[in-house]
Amino acid sequence: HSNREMWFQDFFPPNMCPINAKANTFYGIMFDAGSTGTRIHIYTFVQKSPENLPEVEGEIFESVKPGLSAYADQPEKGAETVKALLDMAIDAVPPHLWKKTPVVLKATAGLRLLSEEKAQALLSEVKEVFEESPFLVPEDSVGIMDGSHEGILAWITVNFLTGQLSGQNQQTVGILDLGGASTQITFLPRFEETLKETPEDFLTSFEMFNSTYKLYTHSYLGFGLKAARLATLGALNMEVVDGQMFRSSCLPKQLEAEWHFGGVKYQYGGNKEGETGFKPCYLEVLKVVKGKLHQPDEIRRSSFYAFSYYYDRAADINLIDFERGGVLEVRNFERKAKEVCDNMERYNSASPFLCMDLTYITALLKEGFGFRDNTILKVRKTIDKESKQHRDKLDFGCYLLPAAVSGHDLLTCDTAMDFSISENAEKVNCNSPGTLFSWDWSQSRTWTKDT
Ligand SMILES: O=c1[nH]cnc2c1ncn2[C@@H]1O[C@H](COP(=O)(O)OP(=O)(O)O)[C@@H](O)[C@H]1O
Ligand SMILES: [Ca+2]
Repeated sequence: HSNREMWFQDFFPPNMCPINAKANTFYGIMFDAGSTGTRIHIYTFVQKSPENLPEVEGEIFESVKPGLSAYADQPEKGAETVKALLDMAIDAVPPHLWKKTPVVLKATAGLRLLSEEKAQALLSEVKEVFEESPFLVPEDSVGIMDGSHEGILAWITVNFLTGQLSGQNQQTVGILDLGGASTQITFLPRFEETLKETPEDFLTSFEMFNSTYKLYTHSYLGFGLKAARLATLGALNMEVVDGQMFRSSCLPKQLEAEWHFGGVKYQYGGNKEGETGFKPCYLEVLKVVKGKLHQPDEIRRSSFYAFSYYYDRAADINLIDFERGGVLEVRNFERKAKEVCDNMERYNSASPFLCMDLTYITALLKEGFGFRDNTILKVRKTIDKESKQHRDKLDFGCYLLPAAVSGHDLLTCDTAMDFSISENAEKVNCNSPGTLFSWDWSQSRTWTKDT
């Protein structure tokens, strides 16, 4: 294990400092290359006076589908999708600041699932697009983010925005992120027991705001919602033969269709003659998750924030409010899964995968992670309501780019503009070049258990 991780530097290129106080507006461009889509965040920062820290003034966001991994065999075409988004930044950033505006792309599970060669080919085409642009291309500006960092950054974002990282009485919350290709679980263990029972590579410790956090975090590759569909169909990591049909009891009986994921075409359909419905579907999905995930005992008694596809699916079937999200128990997913799977004809206007997706989410939560039926999940697309009441306690602005990297919309303009970088963020100091947006995580390391 490397015990002095400096990975945060990738997200906080040193050259983001304005050169002088007059040039008080500056920009940063961040790409989140997810398995299902590529998203650009163009941030505007304003430094109102030299002694003040920069504030976030705005964000431009745009996204394209599919993600880079869909271009596994056409890396140049993949890079073109990035170029199209980057062209927006040409319009958004004033020409005299192009050279000082860093551009960074971090890819997540879609690229992790590809062969090293194919992933590298995509990344190097993207790097070329960056080099040909007028923007600043820091070293390591294009790469694949480590799964554990993905979980940690999401945890910091949520706990920062909900006001749990400042002041006394910190009651942090755990997070569940269900992407297309991987899923992350991250929480701060409260019991010594948990640390003892957990494999070492699931634990990371780091310093932040003069506190040491020892987090439990893990990213399960291949357990994102889209990857799980393939696994359920028995098609994940298969050499697909043309004309091969993958069938499942989780799909409408008469269905036959095709689907592209990670650059591969899959033909799939329902069990024409055989069974369909929740029971057989659950058994199928169970094979994908049972015994595959570490089950920390203490999560059974904690509540978690859940987003990405947890949110999307819950919102699709009106379990939660589309705008505000909602609070659910694990059993709510199960109930809806039963209703949808046992009445597929009634839901045939929705996605043909609705039954499979809800059943997978149920199985992942219960049999995968080991949550109880009554474990509380706060399901959200963005975090803003809670944060408002903590507004004056929020005094740290560095969350911005890491949150962008984590790929959640937790800090679009509405949210981001509620926060400004102020007093307490001493380490965010633009007067000494190279320190902006970096803070001392040099203590960050894989947790080593006392023996
Ligand atoms: O910027 C964002 N804001 C909100 N949700 C996002 C954002 N980016 C991705 N998501 C959510 O993440 C899920 C897709 O996961 P993604 O494509 O990032 O796969 P991955 O994390 O496995 O690479 C969807 O539920 C999508 O709505
Ligand atoms: Ca993601």
